[in-house]
Amino acid sequence: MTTDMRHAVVEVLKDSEAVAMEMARLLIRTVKEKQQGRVRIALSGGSTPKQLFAILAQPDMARQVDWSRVEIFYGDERHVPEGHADSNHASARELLLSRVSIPAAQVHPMPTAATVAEDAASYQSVLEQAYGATKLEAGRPLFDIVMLGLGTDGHTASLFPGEPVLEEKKAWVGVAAPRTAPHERLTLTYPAIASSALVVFLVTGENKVPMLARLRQGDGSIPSGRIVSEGKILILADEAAAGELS
Ligand SMILES: O=C1O[C@H](COP(=O)(O)O)[C@@H](O)[C@H](O)[C@H]1O
Repeated sequence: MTTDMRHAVVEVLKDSEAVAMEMARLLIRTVKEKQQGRVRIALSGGSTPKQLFAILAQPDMARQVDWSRVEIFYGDERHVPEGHADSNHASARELLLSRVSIPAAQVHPMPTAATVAEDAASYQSVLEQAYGATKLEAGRPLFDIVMLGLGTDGHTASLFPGEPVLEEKKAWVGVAAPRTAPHERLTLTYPAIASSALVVFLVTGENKVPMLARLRQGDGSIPSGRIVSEGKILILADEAAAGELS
């Protein structure tokens, strides 16, 4: 079974805080319910997940997760030096990962010290090692959860309109040099995102209204509209982003 955007489940919540809280509960539940092995989660970047990170870092929430069973990956990263203000990992580390008891070896930032192509190849190896194979197998997802955001131009992860990486069919990690956003990027590709038990889009704010409407229709002319998962797809949106469709 694969799910495309037209078959995504949509949950509209009051505001961005309710979206972050729902996502936090979903993460807690996923770790509790998975009986064996590590829970592999790819985090989204940008501003939207910051509220989630802050909520999950609160002691009463953090203690509900067995962090020793969690492995953190990223859906995309800006190719900037470690600790840069625009780094997705720096933000997740500051707001969440440095505040919970996750073993350092289970946090896998996308590397940014070499060339963007070399760093993409290195991250491919990191993912292959975590997965235990160099080919994705149907029915054995690479990720338990892939979190995604939605750009006002319809991008998701760093799958930007017009980028060659949109056509990648084999590699799990690709590169992008968007003209409309700062920095070169590393990004998970469509095949890597599709190897997931659950994809969750977090979409908040009224500036996302037009793209969220197109995402819900599975509009393949925007990169986010072409996301599929071998598991389920959930959109958690706030009322502002859902607009009159809510
Ligand atoms: O550049 C990016 O943009 C999207 C959306 O970001 P947001 O600030 O509107 O939440 C994000 O999902 C992606 O990971 C990020 O690198």
